[in-house]
Amino acid sequence: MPAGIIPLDLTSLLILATPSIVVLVFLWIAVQYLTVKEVVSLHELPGPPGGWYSPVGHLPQLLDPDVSPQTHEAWVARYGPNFQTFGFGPWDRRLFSLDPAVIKYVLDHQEKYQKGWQARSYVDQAIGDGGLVMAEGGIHRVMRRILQPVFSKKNLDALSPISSLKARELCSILRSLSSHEQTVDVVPHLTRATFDVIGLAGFGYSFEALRGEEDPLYVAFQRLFGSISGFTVRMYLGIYFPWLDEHFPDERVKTIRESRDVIDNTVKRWIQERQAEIGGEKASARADNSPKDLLTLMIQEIVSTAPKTAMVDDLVIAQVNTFLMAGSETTSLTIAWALYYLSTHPNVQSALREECLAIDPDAPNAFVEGIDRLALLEKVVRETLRLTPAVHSTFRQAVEDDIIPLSPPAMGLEAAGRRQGPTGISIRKGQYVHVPFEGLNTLKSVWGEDAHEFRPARWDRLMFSDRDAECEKRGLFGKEEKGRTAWKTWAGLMSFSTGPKACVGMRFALIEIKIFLFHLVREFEFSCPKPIVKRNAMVVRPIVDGENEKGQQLPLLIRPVERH
Ligand code: HEM
Repeated sequence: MPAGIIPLDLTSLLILATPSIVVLVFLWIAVQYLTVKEVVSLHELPGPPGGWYSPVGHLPQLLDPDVSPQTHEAWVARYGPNFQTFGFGPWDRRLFSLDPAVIKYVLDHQEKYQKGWQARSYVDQAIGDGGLVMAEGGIHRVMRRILQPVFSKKNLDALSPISSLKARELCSILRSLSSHEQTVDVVPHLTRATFDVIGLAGFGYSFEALRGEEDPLYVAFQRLFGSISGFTVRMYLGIYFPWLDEHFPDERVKTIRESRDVIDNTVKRWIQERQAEIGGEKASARADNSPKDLLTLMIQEIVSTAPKTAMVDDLVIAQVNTFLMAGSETTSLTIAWALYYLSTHPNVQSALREECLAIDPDAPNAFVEGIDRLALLEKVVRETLRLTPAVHSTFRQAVEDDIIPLSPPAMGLEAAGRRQGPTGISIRKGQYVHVPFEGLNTLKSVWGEDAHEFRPARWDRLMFSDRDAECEKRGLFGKEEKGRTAWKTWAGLMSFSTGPKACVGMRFALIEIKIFLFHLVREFEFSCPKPIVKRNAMVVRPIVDGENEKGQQLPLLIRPVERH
């Protein structure tokens, strides 16, 4: 060993190097803290504890409307509006966002964010491939282009007398049940009524569900939709291993097959009849201005847009199933929730009755020139859909790696330990984004401290003056963007979603809801004798507090209005 060199063992080396290591670590932390990272990954975001070890993760707290408002508030206060949660297992890390910029970006970019394949295969198994709600990509673009004109204002206004007819029929049934004063569970009556409306307006078919007739087609639809409203382990296995359902069908799969037999045969017959009628009209060059049902319009559009489409029958069947599934309970339950809010706010109910009684329901154009212009009715409908959107939340799955831009300044990411927040979140293919419609509708930062209260008067200013500017300021309203289609939300709310997959039946629903409420409040006074809570099962349903096992119900005390 050369003279002057002191031999060092490992321990001495470590002791000598420790100050340098400490300085380096300190410098690294300082750099991390002081430099603004432009993009953070989903797993770097803060998030509530637990979740990863539960088979259903944080989903119950986020999806149960009875607790979700409190959950949102507590977690946003703690982690900011963008945080990570867990879905089905530790590998299912999800982005939960109450940041309007994030949600708008995700819903606008359908090519990057789509409904998860599991949900698609589950629903498509029952209603058929190509149904608009679950369709994505090319088939969605084609079907949407075909169906959009079917739901034009002109077509729907022409169908409004059908809603009036069914609303009056419902009133006469309720009157026979409550000649003086009676508690009536309004949900089954409303569900049957809206099914009838969509049967007649949509397909020219009279289910007569409101009268309680057991039409075989109605029964088939009820069985079909019942088969996709629950959740079992066997169902989950069927999604991942489709051959199980094919070779070893359980009761649910058998029900789907039996119901689809009845439905498919009937709808195929309708299609043939309509095609013959359309052919006949063309041959006689008849300019027919009478209102046509949506099915006839849909077939006309499909035949003229894609005459050689071999799958016309299958596509039409899938849309018929879709409209009945997407368009009946969403609407009936919104009417039910509006009646609930009116029952618990008697002053609003009386003022609305007064407003409605001033309109003659038998006047020509009663809807377009009367009911649709009633200011308080509009506010009540908006406030109901704000507080209780029938669809509580939705999900989108990234189909490729992406970076989602955040609202400037990046909201809440200081909680992740950074001085300034980043401008984007990087998300990997396959990861989910939770889109909380109800949560966005009730943001206190947007709607104020009384965001969770039913207060139709909040719309006084928003409805009539500077609406667009006001909504835009609130961050939810689509704006013209260079080179891109701008998507808007209805009334600055997320109840009908936004983007290319926003609700196509929105106007249909609004007409129907207004007409039913108009007739019902003119005829009856409603009050609510029992405490009601919300349950989310596909759509948000009312249940009596403590009577969970009885399922959805909204027993209201109904008293016929005395006319002098
Ligand atoms: C108050 C009533 C209604 C509400 C709150 C509602 C809400 C919604 C929402 C939030 C979506 C988007 C779902 C998602 O992205 O996961 C949607 C989609 C859809 N809704 Fe509605 N809806 C209502 C009534 C109707 C009616 C009456 C119809 C048909 C007659 C209808 C047909 C559809 C269809 C076909 C889609 C899929 C659109 C697409 O993916 O391009 N909805 N609805």
